[in-house]
Amino acid sequence: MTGPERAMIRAEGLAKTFVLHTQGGAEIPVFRNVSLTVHAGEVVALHGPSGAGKSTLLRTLYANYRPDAGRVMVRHGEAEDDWVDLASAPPRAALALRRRTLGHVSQFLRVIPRVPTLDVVAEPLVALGEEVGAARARAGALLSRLNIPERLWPLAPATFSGGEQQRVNVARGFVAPRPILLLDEPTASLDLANRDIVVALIAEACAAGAALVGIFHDPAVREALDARLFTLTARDTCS
Ligand SMILES: Nc1ncnc2c1ncn2[C@@H]1O[C@H](COP(=O)(O)OP(=O)(O)OP(=O)(O)O)[C@@H](O)[C@H]1O
Repeated sequence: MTGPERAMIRAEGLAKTFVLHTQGGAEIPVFRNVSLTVHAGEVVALHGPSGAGKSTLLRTLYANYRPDAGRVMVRHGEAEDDWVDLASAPPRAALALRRRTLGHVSQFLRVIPRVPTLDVVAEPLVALGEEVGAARARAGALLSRLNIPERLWPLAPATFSGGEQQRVNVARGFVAPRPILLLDEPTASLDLANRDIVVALIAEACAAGAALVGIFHDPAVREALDARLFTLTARDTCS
């Protein structure tokens, strides 16, 4: 079953306060009691003023940050009751979940140095057991679509421009079809033509039944994706 009625990721009562141990234990409360459900075939845009906690929430959904309270329930598997709490899952379970179920496109590319771009993009498919040649073919098709010229494919992306690195990152995020995708400003460094290509990729994943949560500062992107806004306000923050 796909469609807006099938919940895919469910944040329940999340709270996060940063404690700066190197600065006298100063506390930075970011949010509390945040609950959010995202369904298959839906795009949710995290919204709110700078500093409201959008990036922190997205990273908490990906288990880069551990919340102080609450759960991040992720549908992992086909059975109706196959849910995992990513916030408390042991590292191996979290890795398996990220490989198959929960993709993430960060704003900046972080990859092992000297690996050719084509393999950087193909890697998530290979990790899922895809044959290397087929994975590279799919990676190449995505890189072409994202206007990364073929002469750059054998090179490591470390020296690429900001916009090129972002498109490599997007290609890596979309190469393996994953039912849930988290997107951190995936069009921030792109020109309009490439922005529209990324918007089309997101819309296609959504139409195929993925649940997407993202930060999109560009209102035109939110509109094009018909995104539901999830607003973080002072209400959600501790004072
Ligand atoms: N790793 C961290 N350590 C300590 N404080 C942090 C950390 N990350 C974020 N913060 C603090 O948490 C608050 C929320 O930051 P966050 O980056 O989530 O906001 P945002 O809504 O994404 O902002 P922007 O739109 O400006 O990117 C800020 O006050 C920030 O200083």
